Amino acid sequence: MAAARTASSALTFHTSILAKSQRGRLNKKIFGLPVPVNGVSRNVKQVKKGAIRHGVVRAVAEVSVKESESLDLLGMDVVAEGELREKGFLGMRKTKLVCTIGPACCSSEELERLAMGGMNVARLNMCHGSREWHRNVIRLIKKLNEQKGYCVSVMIDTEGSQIFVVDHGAPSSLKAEEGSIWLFTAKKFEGSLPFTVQANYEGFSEGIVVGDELVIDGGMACFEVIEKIGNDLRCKCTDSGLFLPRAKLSFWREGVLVERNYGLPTLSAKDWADVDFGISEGVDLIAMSFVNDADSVKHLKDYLSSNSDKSIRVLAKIESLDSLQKLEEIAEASDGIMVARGDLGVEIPLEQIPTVQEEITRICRQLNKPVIVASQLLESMVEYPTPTRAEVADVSEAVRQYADALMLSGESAIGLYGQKALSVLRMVSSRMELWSREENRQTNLRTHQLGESLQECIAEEICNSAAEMANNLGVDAIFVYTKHGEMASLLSRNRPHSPIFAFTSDTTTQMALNLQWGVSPVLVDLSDDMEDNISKTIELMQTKAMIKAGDFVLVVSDLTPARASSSAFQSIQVRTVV
Ligand SMILES: Nc1ncnc2c1ncn2[C@@H]1O[C@H](COP(=O)(O)OP(=O)(O)OP(=O)(O)O)[C@@H](O)[C@H]1O
Ligand SMILES: CC(=O)C(=O)O
Ligand SMILES: [K+]
Ligand SMILES: [Mg+2]
Repeated sequence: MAAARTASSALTFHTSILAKSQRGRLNKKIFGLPVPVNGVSRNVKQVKKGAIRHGVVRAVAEVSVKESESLDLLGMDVVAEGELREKGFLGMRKTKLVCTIGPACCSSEELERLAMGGMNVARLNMCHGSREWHRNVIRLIKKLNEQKGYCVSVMIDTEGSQIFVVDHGAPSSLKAEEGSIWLFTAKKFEGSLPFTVQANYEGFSEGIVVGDELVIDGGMACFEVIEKIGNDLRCKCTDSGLFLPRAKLSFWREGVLVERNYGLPTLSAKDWADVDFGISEGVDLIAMSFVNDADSVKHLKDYLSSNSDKSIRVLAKIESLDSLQKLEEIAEASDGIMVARGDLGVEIPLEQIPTVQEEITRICRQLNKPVIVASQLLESMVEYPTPTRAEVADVSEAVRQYADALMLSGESAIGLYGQKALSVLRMVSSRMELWSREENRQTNLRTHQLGESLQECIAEEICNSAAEMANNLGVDAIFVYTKHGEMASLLSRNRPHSPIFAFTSDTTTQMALNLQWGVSPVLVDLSDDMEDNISKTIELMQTKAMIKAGDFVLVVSDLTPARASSSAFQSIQVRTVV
């Protein structure tokens, strides 16, 4: 309670401009709000009409000479900017899009087409491709960002320790017929030995007994273990199917996954080398495969904070039964989560994936961690130019659940129709977002309180209230001024109707916020004079014709103002651009 009282007293409302709003219906509403108006008179003076008008006049006078300079002053994704100009505030897409980069899309031109198509994050899967190849892609993306004004964050995804097929004697896929007998071994075999499959790890059969079921890729094919010879397994195919390259192996006993601790670390020596590579190439995010507990996430985060100058965010991939059981502690330790449905579907029955996904996205939102829904969203588009209706329904469902981001895997990495797949994600997301808004499904999250310190509680309360106010008032946009992205993230957590423009002077914050629902990160040189920041950013946005007179903006800030005697000061203001 004490926290809430203090938070309220820190609220400031700039209502004088609002009274002049043409939106009569709004005036009644806001004046009906039981808002404390501490400090209003001082603030009203700060935003008196002349002050803002002065800013506008100056912007207009300088528009011709400052056009190119303002590009530098306001670092916003050109694609989001174009979307805003074309479709207006509410037309801006909220759900973020991640594309896995592979041989089908790794040239500068192809990467640029994906960036133009709305890719917010490029994912590099360290399971595939050489380090040189990855380095080249990262540099191309950074060059596009710097030279053409895109804002694409780079995420590497570690290989992790998992048991998979390294060789099955055929160059690509291979069929297993029902009743055929196969030898599974960790030994390398020369040439093609029919019906022999090599696993990548010698302990792959530890704890496995005759009668257990060996499942390929979560059900592509099934075998029964009929004999154990040393570490090798002789198996009979009970359900015919396909071995794809790098097919995953799992074992089941009486319908339950045989959980085995192979003693393999979450990050192998190769993964640590990839992490060092990521640090040296300045990647923005690291997705950690096969996380089994919070400690491994903490370990990587500690390593990054001692070894990287920039703050690289760590996303934990939920793709094992273990990680599912420890979801909350893993989410709390990480900077975000990926629902890695591909491998998760190897470890849990497929029919559980939809409910598990919904639960993970719900928990992530409660804990304020961005969540990516990944794998097979538009799988058929690896080969075909249109998605199946079921795939469209799956994508819509992830958007309806308010996942922060959707991810393409093979669709963009090796598919024939990567850009088309991206445009399907874009259109399906926009449609579902609109529907959710119109149907008013966007009910405010009944949040459990996250903050422990008073300061954190204040920030949280301010953001919850700001999002609710923004919806009630129907503001065009929410502006937030943030150092580490915390306030922007807390606003996003409430999934408000209006887009959130997060102004920050920290590039790492900008790149991390790229993953968050509804947030358009904007790089701008912020001072510690909040009033100056607000008028400067409004002016810059006006110069670039991103906002115009009459637009109605809710401003949230937690930066320390110049003359405040206390250490921090948070506020919600409502402004009409004049
Ligand atoms: N850098 C790359 N080079 C070559 N092929 C790639 C590359 N990245 C992805 N691919 C191909 O695209 C397919 C799908 O990509 P994705 O990253 O989802 O693979 P995955 O191996 O299933 O993922 P994970 O191992 O993380 O569970 C891969 O099976 C692989 O064939
Ligand atoms: C993305 C990933 O790693 C998976 O779905 O398994
Ligand atoms: K991976
Ligand atoms: Mg995986």
